[in-house]
Amino acid sequence: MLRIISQRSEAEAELRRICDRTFDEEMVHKEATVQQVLQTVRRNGDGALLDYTEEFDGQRLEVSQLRVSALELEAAYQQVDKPLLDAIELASRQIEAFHRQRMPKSWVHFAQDEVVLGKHYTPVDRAGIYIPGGRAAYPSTVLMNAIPAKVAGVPRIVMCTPPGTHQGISPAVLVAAQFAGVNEIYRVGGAQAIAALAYGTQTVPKVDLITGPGNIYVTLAKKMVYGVVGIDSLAGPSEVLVIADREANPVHVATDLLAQAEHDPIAAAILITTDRTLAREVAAEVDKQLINHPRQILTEKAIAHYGLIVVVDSLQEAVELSNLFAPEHLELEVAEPWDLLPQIRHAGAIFLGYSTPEAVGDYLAGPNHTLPTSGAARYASALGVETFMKHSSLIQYSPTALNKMASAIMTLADAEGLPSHAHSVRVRTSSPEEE
Ligand SMILES: NC(=O)c1ccc[n+]([C@@H]2O[C@H](COP(=O)([O-])OP(=O)(O)OC[C@H]3O[C@@H](n4cnc5c(N)ncnc54)[C@H](O)[C@@H]3O)[C@@H](O)[C@H]2O)c1
Ligand SMILES: N[C@H](CO)Cc1c[nH]c[nH+]1
Ligand SMILES: [Zn+2]
Repeated sequence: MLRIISQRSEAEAELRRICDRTFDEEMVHKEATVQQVLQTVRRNGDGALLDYTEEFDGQRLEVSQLRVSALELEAAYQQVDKPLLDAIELASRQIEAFHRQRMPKSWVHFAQDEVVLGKHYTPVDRAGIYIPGGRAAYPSTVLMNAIPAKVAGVPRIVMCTPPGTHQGISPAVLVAAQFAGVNEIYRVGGAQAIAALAYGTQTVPKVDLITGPGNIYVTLAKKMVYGVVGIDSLAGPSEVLVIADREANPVHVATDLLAQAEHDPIAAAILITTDRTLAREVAAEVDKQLINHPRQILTEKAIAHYGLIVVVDSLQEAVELSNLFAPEHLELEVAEPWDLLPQIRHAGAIFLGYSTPEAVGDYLAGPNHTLPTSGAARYASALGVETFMKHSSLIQYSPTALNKMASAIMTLADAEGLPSHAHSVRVRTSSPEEE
């Protein structure tokens, strides 16, 4: 049964515990495992990938099987039925349309007389996208990562995903990858996949940027390779926080909580409501739906450890607690959701109103579902086209403009004790005798 609490200090402590759940005592052990995996892959390349795939995914592969072949890619199309193909196509269109609008544009600005300033945007050369595949197959995540990379103009998109069960990688994942323009796919998951993308192996190319969500091993590995490569954000185990008023439908709210809990045993599902009756109804409905849930064990674990209902006196209090948690997904199941928006300070994605389940955003609304978790929404945002791009600053000064600024630049350089900096301006602005 979902716990219901109403004391403010207890609610704050619980929300902090759930937010920090990926930094628990077991973390030291997991960090050590990931550290070891990264070092071994860096040293032994493909051999280490095969060993870890056997250890963590239960499959012994040959080196030649690491890369998904053209034949397998073609065969995948035969295994995906028409409605799924159509849904992938529709989702692709919507995701692409949204991300095209967000394409950053290079700009120049004539700041002062004879001074040009600006930004020049360029995509990374190689992006590695990680597509989770341990407990579920995620064709939607392929689209959410590869489409913005494509829109950004990344020339080489490399995808890694676990080898799947004995039946292999889900055909829907392979079809989505082809729709979205992924250039090559490798059958490797977990921290070993992140290591391969960061350092390169004999088979898997080293990339410049790694994006995509994953479980705790993937997320820790991304954190550790940051610097060797760029990363998007720490998009770890899923979370939803629902703020609901008395008009909210308890069956809808309960289902939305379960929709995130079913991702991972350390997924988080939180309801904050002003209505005690709704709180009780939602808790009962969650129990009811769990009885015949196809992912019962995993989902029950998430609900038991990281599920929570908080009853508050006002929506204002609900928002304060939500800001403290900084959820990956925030649902505003209230009569006037737009009125709450100005007070929301941290959330990866915000779903407004009673008829906007978070699943709309997971699949096809358009905005990205790769979002910061575990409080990272306090400083990070959804994956986007800009994630795959960087910008170079543009600066041009005419001789006249340089003359105008010379004295200030030389004064600053002298103050820093950097004579060549000052001299690089002096030689351009003074007459030859003065040099
Ligand atoms: N934040 C987001 O945007 C977002 C989107 C989709 C999914 N998700 C999250 O992604 C995650 C997917 O997790 P998953 O497990 O299904 O797939 P995954 O691909 O992330 O992880 C599976 C891999 O983990 C490795 N692994 C498993 N147990 C291990 C162990 N004991 N030691 C070392 N490595 C081990 C294996 O190599 C396996 O291939 C979930 O937490 C889900 O909530 C997040
Ligand atoms: N809710 C996940 C992000 O936390 C994304 C997803 C993909 N498929 C279903 N859900
Ligand atoms: Zn989801």
